[in-house]
Amino acid sequence: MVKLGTRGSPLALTQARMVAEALCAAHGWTEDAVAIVAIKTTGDKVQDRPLAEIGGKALWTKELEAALHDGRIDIAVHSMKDVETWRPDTLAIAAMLPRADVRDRLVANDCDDFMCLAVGARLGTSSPRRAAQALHARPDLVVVPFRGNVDTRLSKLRTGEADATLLAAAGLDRLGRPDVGTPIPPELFLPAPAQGAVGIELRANDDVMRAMIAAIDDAPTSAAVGSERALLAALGGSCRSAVAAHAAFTGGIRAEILLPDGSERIIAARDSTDEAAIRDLAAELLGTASPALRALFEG
Ligand SMILES: NCc1[nH]cc(CCC(=O)O)c1CC(=O)O
Repeated sequence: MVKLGTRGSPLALTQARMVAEALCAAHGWTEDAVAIVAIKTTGDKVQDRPLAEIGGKALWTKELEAALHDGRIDIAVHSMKDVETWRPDTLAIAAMLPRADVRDRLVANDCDDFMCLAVGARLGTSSPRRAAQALHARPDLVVVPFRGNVDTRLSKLRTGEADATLLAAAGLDRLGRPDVGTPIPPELFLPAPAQGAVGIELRANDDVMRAMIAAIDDAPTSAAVGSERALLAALGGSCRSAVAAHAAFTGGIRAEILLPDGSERIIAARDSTDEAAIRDLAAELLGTASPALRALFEG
């Protein structure tokens, strides 16, 4: 039996089931061949403070990675967007499911166009990227912190804690909510690196599991997400930095970095995603940025 670890949020459990189903289909296993083990992460426990303040992305994965190390689980399923760029040598991302819609969707109580939000509208988001992109396009908006899983955020919107929010289309679609919100063109809101991708992590020395998992890898997704994560690594920075990047399946990558208040946005692109192109793209973004923006990526 394969023990599959996941966070316990509705989205995480849905993604875990997608991986379990893909494995069963690829190997002709019956449903009970994969056991789903839900593990609470620090990110799930601490709901009242912005992620960037309490320790960043590792809070979503630390407990799952500890469970991999001590054998409580054999594989861990993650939203790749939440996985830190730096990886210990003892673990590996062995496969990704086919990527979903990479766009953000605008969810607002009475508006379906970001540029038509009322002057001074309150935008609920705790994502430094979304906040910076929003303020870049609409400096009048007021950003209010907004954490919690997708359903929590939608109910906060209904009760008026904010006038609008931005959510990943991928998460809404996987939760069976394709009707919620309006997709925003990537020119306005370039997605986060790895948005819409689900990855499977295992112990780096587990060759048996690696071969099983390889059977469900979507190579174009792994390549595109690998390029976006390579750019993130080349830029440095932290979960407080506002970075967006999207590598198209047709090759090429577009990226932007922003000051948190949206007053500066640097955009650059390359036609190729080889190592030199990624390095070059990071150098161009940082080289064009003001000293204040560049400083957010140093040290
Ligand atoms: N930061 C939380 C998170 N991590 C992954 C997703 C959505 C699914 C995905 O992008 O793969 C979300 C919710 C959101 O940003 O709306």
